[in-house]
Amino acid sequence: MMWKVARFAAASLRGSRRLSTAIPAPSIVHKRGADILHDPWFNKDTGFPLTERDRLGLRGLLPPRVISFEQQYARFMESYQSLEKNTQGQPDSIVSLAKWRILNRLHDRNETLYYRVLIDNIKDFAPIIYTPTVGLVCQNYSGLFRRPRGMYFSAKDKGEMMSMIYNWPAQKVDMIVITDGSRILGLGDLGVQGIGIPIGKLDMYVAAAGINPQKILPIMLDVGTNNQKLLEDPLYLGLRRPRLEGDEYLEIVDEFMEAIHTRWPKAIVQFEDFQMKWAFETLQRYRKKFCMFNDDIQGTAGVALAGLLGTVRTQGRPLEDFTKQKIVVVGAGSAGLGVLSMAVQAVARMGGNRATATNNFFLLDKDGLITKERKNLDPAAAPFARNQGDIEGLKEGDNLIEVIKKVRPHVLLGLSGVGGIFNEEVLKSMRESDSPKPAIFAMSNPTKNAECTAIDAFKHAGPNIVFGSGSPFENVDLGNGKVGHVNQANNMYLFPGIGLGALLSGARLITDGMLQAAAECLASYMTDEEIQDGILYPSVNR
Ligand SMILES: NC(=O)c1ccc[n+]([C@@H]2O[C@H](COP(=O)([O-])OP(=O)(O)OC[C@H]3O[C@@H](n4cnc5c(N)ncnc54)[C@H](O)[C@@H]3O)[C@@H](O)[C@H]2O)c1
Ligand SMILES: O=C(O)C[C@H](O)C(=O)O
Ligand SMILES: [Mg+2]
Repeated sequence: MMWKVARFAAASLRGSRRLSTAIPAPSIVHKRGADILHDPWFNKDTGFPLTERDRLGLRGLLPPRVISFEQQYARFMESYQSLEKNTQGQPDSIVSLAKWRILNRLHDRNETLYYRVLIDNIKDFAPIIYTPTVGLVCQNYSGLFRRPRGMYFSAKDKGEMMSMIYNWPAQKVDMIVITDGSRILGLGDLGVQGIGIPIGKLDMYVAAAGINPQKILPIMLDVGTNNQKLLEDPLYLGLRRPRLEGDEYLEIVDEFMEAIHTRWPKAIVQFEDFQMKWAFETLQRYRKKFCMFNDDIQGTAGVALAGLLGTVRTQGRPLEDFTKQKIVVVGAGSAGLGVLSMAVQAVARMGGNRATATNNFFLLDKDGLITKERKNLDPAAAPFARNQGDIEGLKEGDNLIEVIKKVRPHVLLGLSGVGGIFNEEVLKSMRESDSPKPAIFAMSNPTKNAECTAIDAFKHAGPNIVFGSGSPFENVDLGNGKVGHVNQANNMYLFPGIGLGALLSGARLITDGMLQAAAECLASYMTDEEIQDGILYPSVNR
């Protein structure tokens, strides 16, 4: 067989400073002719110069004119912009799905061009390939499906994974994002359709951390679904059976982790959007054995902590005053508990007392304030359960408004998945906060699951608040030339860096100390001027 060497995908991207760290020497392509045109890793569409057409057996398979990469880029952006123009006035969901389709088609055809446009236009395209549109894509995945992306392991593959893993065409994989689809954003159990999330997360790895796109691998672990609507949908693409539970479930994940690390011992695995019990269980089970982390627990916590440190600065206080901030967290799931656990570590690192670190934290779930009186108190939430009467009148099951009125928190942070629960009354009660700049974080995704909108937050809680949301909102016009800044408090600010850092350092494990350092590093990017304007995170472009 004749082996051809071509300087391909990597070459066009290598101009980017961010990509230069991770992209290695030119890829070697073992394909010829039409096989190359149908391989998005190597395809250049009409961009193949005549010499390459000759060498690779492409002559006659393409129209004769060679179109440069820059021209292809301009043509794509033009069609994207005309799509925007032509869909004006149509419902948001139609417009964003149309945008996702055009980007997805490019992704499937020519990854080099896809990642170039994504990197250059990340602020505009992130809401399409990531939250909120990715949520809509997952909800409609079985209908939208045209081509597979990543790998799918199912309960039916038990005992076969070790050989299946060798079906993946790349020699090396650096970064894996895996989900079992059981808690996709705030949209619940979407079964196999959750694969959109690992795909979107890994796009962020390429765009934001310069990870080589040929060394990423999105994974769906399909152990069934408990979503009745999907089970009854004849076009549903996943296993039509209820989710595996208990040991049966863990055996599948164990087998997958062994298979992955047998083929790629150094691959980093990010667990994403697992329901809480499995999120915690798998993190504990694997974190001392493999280089892995859970983004919803740990990535979210780091971004939230960076935001919380920023809010201390907005109040004109030294960072150590973080230990005195009263924080109400709404949602005692993987994300909410992750945030509070990391906040405790931060207090300890700042010299505060670990034993009393939780004194200023208040945790609510769907049954209200969690206290030690709670029946069937979840052991994961137990460290944050209050004593009744800690603060005058505070009691088990108090609703959010009662808690805010009694506590007068500096920060109200939502990770409940419930859209709109920071209603007018809740937001107005934050006006009584003990902070001169109360902070409101509506971190649930996608947009319709956010605890409140940015407009409502500034309208009801007042113009002096600091605001963050998991999905993007426009900045708010406060009148008199003033702007209410919207921060996107989303783990996307950390996970690409965590993966890249672990990769470049050759770390064997991802430790709490590394995550704390990442959070503090993120917080330290912000200048005092930005912080004074309520800007807690760098812009997505940065
Ligand atoms: N912005 C980010 O970076 C980020 C990161 C992770 C998760 N999230 C979002 O956070 C949400 C929750 O994720 P999770 O993994 O913690 O989910 P989860 O299912 O583990 O936890 C949800 C929690 O919310 C509580 N809850 C439900 N209804 C409530 C109500 N009416 N009032 C108070 N609490 C209520 C539940 O009791 C549970 O404790 C999702 O919408 C997800 O998209 C955002
Ligand atoms: O996916 C996101 O946008 C953030 C987070 O991981 C989530 O589960 O909501
Ligand atoms: Mg997630």
